[in-house]
Parts: sequence; structure tokens; C-alpha cells
Amino acid sequence: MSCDYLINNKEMARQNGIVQPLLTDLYQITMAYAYWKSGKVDDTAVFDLFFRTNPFQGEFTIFAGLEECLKFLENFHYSDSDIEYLVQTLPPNIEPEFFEYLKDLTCKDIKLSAIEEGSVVFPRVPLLRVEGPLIITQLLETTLLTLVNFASLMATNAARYRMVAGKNVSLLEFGLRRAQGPDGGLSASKYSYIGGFDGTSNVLAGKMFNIPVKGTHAHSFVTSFSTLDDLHTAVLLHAETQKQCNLLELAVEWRRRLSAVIDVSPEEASDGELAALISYAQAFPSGFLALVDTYDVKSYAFLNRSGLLNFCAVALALNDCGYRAVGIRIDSGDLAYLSVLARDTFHQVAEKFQLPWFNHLTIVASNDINEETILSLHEQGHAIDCFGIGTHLVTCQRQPALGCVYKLVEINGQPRIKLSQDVGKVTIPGHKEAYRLFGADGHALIDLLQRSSEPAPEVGQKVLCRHPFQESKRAYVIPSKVEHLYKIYWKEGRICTFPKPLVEVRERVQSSLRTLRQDIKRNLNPTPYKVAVSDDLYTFIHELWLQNAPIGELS
Ligand SMILES: Nc1ncnc2c1ncn2[C@@H]1O[C@H](COP(=O)(O)OP(=O)(O)OP(=O)(O)O)[C@@H](O)[C@H]1O
Ligand SMILES: O=P(O)(O)OC[C@H]1O[C@H](OP(=O)(O)OP(=O)(O)O)[C@H](O)[C@@H]1O
Ligand SMILES: O=C(O)c1cccnc1
Ligand SMILES: [Mg+2]
Repeated sequence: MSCDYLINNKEMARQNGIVQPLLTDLYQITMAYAYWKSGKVDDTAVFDLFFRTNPFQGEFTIFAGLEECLKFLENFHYSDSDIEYLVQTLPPNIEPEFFEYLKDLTCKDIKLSAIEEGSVVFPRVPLLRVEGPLIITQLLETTLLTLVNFASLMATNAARYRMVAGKNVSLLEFGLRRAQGPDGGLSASKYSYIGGFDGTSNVLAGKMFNIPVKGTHAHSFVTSFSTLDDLHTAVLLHAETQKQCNLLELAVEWRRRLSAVIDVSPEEASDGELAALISYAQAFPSGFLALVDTYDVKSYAFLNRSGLLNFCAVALALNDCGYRAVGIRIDSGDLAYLSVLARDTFHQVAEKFQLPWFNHLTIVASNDINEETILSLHEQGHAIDCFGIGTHLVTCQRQPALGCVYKLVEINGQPRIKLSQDVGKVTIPGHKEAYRLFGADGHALIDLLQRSSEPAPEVGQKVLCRHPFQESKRAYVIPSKVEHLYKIYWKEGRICTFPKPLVEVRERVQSSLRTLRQDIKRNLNPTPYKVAVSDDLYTFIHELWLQNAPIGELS
């Protein structure tokens, strides 16, 4: 996938360029041909897209990917070269008229209803309901699933990191290098932001999705300098007076003076590291955030001996030139211990040299961080302001896939049910609506699926909510608020509800999560949120089940 294609093609500028009708499984196209041949061109279908289990041993999921689904519907069209490829690839006996049919196929007859992107969602409640001609609804399956599955998994993962980190810590996504390929990396950046991250190091994601891009520097930048002689110039113009300052002389002098505070002699610190930090400070005098753990990742003392001393020396030299440093990044060792050690040092420097802003320098931590690390660091106590998170976040290492499925629930107005030995896999048939019922305390209480022909539940009116498969599990609910979960997003060939900008989807995630009780969101053994069906739908499912289940014969 070439970047040029992604960013120069105006029409696709907002869409990942590989999302196109051929990004599907072959069987969708072979089924389309068989449907076409058997005269099913005018059949109409309803498909539900839903998942059966929440990821990460949690009890909630964040729905994401809707905007990309809409762009896909908008752009759905087989190009001449797509058709040519299919002619060559499908068996030679395919009737040429089928390719003519495919050539003209668009999503003009599709109706797509969906839950708002960024909402908390639960197993079995359809996230998308796709209605229209059978052939085209079938052809959309794989692409819609690939657009929703990873997006929702990623947004959920990011939202979980945000929950454990708390509101006062910044979260940066650093995962591109470790992501599942370029497209996985781009999607991870976008949906991490939706889930609650503050920015990404992925520059293309920043450009394409208007996400803040952030970053520090790598160890290679430090190790590329070996002595102070590697600095070709040490001059920096004073921020206000524009007078020339010699950053090297200032930093070396500060390093000498600091040895009293940091209890290290300047000879113990690395000159190559000092040269690197000076060079970086010259390039970014207002954005100086330095990696301080290059020269010993095992001995905690070394951060103290070299990185921290050199950083403070350059930060104080910058201060002489009218600039304030931003902070440090620690990428190895005991992050709790080292961050507290760094903060203590900043306090001492602030006090000794009467520079109160030194107390508030930013401490970024990275290195294989996951939810458990953050929880454990919080338990231990730390002084980290920002986590840079890559591998565990973007690869969703704890659970690599969300199992969204796309199931036929109605054909030509007739309900369809898919039976399974595993009750959890039996589909809920028919054209349905979904409502979220809120309790007296304002929290979401239960999601209720009903047949579309039923009247909507009303505030203050008792509703019988039933477990879809366990007869004895039922409860009356008197909702204090009823939210109809579906809006029509696509109808008559165009978007009819415009998806919200990314920042608003990001806010929606947080406001939607606030409607959930804490015990549903907790990390360890969370309480399941209830998803129910109306009495009418319950009876409908079970009658259809009996009609469709063959009666066996014992002999
Ligand atoms: N205080 C802490 N509590 C819990 N986990 C921590 C703490 N400090 C760091 N970690 C985590 O422990 C792991 C330490 O990684 P590792 O054992 O590879 O050590 P390292 O310091 O990175 O060494 P090196 O980079 O030299 O191999 C990382 O996943 C890091 O996020
Ligand atoms: O640890 P992650 O959560 O994946 O976050 C991203 C990592 O990427 C960088 O390391 P780099 O690739 O330079 O290698 P390193 O681990 O040897 O520092 C950075 O220093 C982080 O450690
Ligand atoms: O900017 C950073 O510090 C960064 C970016 C990507 C991966 N690791 C770190
Ligand atoms: Mg690392």
C-alpha cells in the first residue's frame, strides 16, 4: 500500500485506499453469482452485524468503524480492472451478463442502520443492520466485518488503558513499528485516539485523521554522539534578547554545579550523551524532551549518574537562554522507582536554583507497558505524567480479535434463524430494534431487543425483559429514560446521518462509558451488563426455533 496513493487521491484522502469491493472473501462473489443465476436478483434481505462476547475479559465493548463503513458504501463500485480480474479468476463458465450486472452494482438500494460510533455496546445487540437486495447485502459482509472488528477491538483496548490510567495522565500511541502491518498501524492510531489516547507518533495517521502527533527521540540519537567534539556548533540565540549563547559552555558549567545536588561527579556522566542532548535542545529549544536511560538499563543509579545529570544541565543551560525544557522519557528499568527518583531530583533542582517550573517537568515512561503495568505502577506510586504505549496496545496482545459476525435474519420479509448446538450461537431472527433502558440512578440498566413491529418502550411504563434463551430469567423494568439505539446512516444511495468528527466520537466514548455502573467497568471480574429481548420477541424466537429444529427419531 503506497502512502502516495493514500494521501494524493483526493476522493479517498479520508479513506484507507485498500478498502474497496474486492477486499472481500472469494465466497461472497461466488455466492453472488449463484444467487444471480438462481433468479434471486430481486430478493431482499436483512443482515445483523454483532459480536457474541466482550473482549479482554471485560463486560463492555466500544463500537467503532462506522465512518469507514459509510465511506465504503459511498465508494462501492467494481472498476474495469476489478471486473477484468474477476473474469480471469472465476471459472470460465460464468455467464458474461453477471459481470455486466456487477459493473453497475452500487449501494443505492441499501439501508444501513447503526448504533452511534463511540457508544458502549454489548453482545448480541446488532451494531449494524443492513437491509437491501440479497446479493449486495451479502457482498458487503466481509468488508463491513473487517472495518468494524479491529476498529471496535482497538477502541475498546484504548478505552481500557484510559480507564486504568485515569484522567490526569497523558497517553500516547507509539505502536506503528510493532503493528500488524501498515494498515493495522494506521487503524490502531485512529481508534486509539477515539478510545481516549491523546496523540500518536504515527505521522500519516496525524495527517489523514487530524490526530495530534507527538514524540521524543530514540536511543540511536544519543548513541550517535560519542564526545563533546561531535557538536559542530553550540550556539543558540536567546529567546528574548536574540544574543548568542554557548549552550555547551553553559551546560558543562551547570553539570559541574549540579553535582552538589545530584551527588554525581561530572566525570561519571557520558559526554556523548551530553553532546546529543545539547544538539537536540538546539534543534528544539522550546520542545526539549530527552530520553535519559541510554547508558545503563539495568543499574538504576546510572539514570542518576548520567542521563538525569545531563538532562538537568542542558535544561538549566536552556533556561539561561530563555527557554523552558519539557521533560524526560524513561524507557527501561523500574519505572516507578526511576520516575520518583527523577521527580525528587527535579524538586531539589527547583528549590536549589529557585526555578519552580522544574517541579513540573514532564516524565514520560515507555517500554512494553500494558494495562497491568499501569495498574501496578499506580499501586506502587510513581511520578509519571505520560505513558508511551506501543506493542500491547496496537496488537491487542491480550485478545487479538473481536468476533463480530454478520448473520441473515430475514429474507423477503420472512425471518431466518441459525440454529446451533451451542445456544450462544443461535441467532435472534427478524427485523429488530434495540433500546437502552436507564434506571432511576441514571445508569444504563439493560439493552432490550424487540421486533420492529412492536411499540417502543416508554419512560415510566413497566416492560418485561427476558433472557433470550433461559425461560426463567426475566425481570420487569420501569425505565427512567429510553434510548433508541439505531439511526439510519445510509439510505437511497447516500449518507443520511453524517458521522461525527473524530474528536466528537472520542468524547462520545467517554460520555457513553459514564453511563455504565462502575462494577461493569472494573478490571477484575466485572459484572455482566444485561441484554434482553421483549416477551414478543422471546416467543417469536422460540416458535421459529421449534419450527426449524428437525424432530429426531430414536431407535
Ligand atoms: N515498577 C514496575 N512495576 C511493574 N512493572 C514494571 C515496573 N517498571 C517497569 N515495569 C515493566 O517491566 C518490564 C521490564 O522490562 P525488561 O525486563 O525487559 O527490563 P528492561 O528494563 O526493559 O531491560 P532492557 O531494556 O535492558 O532489556 C517492562 O514491561 C516494564 O513496562
Ligand atoms: O515498548 P512498546 O510499548 O512497544 O513502545 C514502543 C517502544 O518502541 C521504542 O523502542 P524501540 O523499538 O526503539 O526498541 P527498544 O524496546 O529496544 O527501546 C520505544 O523506546 C518503546 O520502548
Ligand atoms: O516518540 C517516541 O518517543 C517514540 C515513538 C515511537 C516509538 N517509541 C518512541
Ligand atoms: Mg522497548
